[in-house]
Amino acid sequence: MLELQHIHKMYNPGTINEICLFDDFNLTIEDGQFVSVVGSNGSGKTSMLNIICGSIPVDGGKIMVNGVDITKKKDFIRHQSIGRVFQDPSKGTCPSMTILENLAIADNKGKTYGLGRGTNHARINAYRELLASVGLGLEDKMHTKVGALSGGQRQTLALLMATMKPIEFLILDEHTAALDPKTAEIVMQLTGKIVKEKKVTTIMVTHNLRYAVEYGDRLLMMHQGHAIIDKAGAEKKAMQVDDILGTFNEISIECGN
Ligand SMILES: Nc1ncnc2c1ncn2[C@@H]1O[C@H](COP(=O)(O)OP(=O)(O)OP(=O)(O)O)[C@@H](O)[C@H]1O
Repeated sequence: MLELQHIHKMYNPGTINEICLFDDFNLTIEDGQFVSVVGSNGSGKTSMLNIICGSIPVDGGKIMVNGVDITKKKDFIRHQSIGRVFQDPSKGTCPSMTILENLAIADNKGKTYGLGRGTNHARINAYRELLASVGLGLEDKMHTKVGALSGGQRQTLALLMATMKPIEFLILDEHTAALDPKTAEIVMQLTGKIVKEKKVTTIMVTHNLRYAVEYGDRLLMMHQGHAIIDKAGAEKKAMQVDDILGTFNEISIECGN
């Protein structure tokens, strides 16, 4: 179970640009839950992910995993149990290395030895099978440099790499936003399949309201550092894109937009 308890986060404290983003923000995510997170620009979605991953510190409150306080744990330690995919396909993969080398790096996550251990015959066959399961023909490009792949192929690889080793949390930060609709659909279907198979606790930030409705068993809508919609189970299943749009419109009117 992941808990954000009484989180307080300010940016640029003591300056003219001071922003208090989170003031007593609380969120509990059960094991295996797939949470879709939507919200307007600047509502705090990425900051929330960064706080969970330890990419930014908090000014107050605790981050707990299975009852253990990880607030002070460094990001590289937390990443042993976290897979994260970013909006930019160039993050999370190494462009100057081949697909095979990238997969070997992901396979050896947390270990200190080189790539050799990841590239024996058995591993290569396993990587080929993994790539073939996606259906994009990546298994025939194992010796191609990742920088030469399309954005969609690269994001697919990033997703496979992030979930290759057992992880507790999969963090998806607008991971389909830079993809064309058809490729985004392929990456989302793969996401759904991986989450289901691995039963990994997942938090997916997206501006695609259809994906937020179709995927996941819980939906959060963020606004100014608060979760203003939080629906799970049957309530989440019943949600339609129009319901979220309606709340977006109400907020816009309140904010004078
Ligand atoms: N490193 C930072 N320094 C200062 N302010 C920041 C920083 N990161 C985020 N903010 C501010 O915090 C607020 C929330 O930003 P955040 O990126 O978390 O929002 P978001 O919901 O992910 O937005 P978007 O949908 O545009 O990605 C914004 O007002 C933003 O300007």
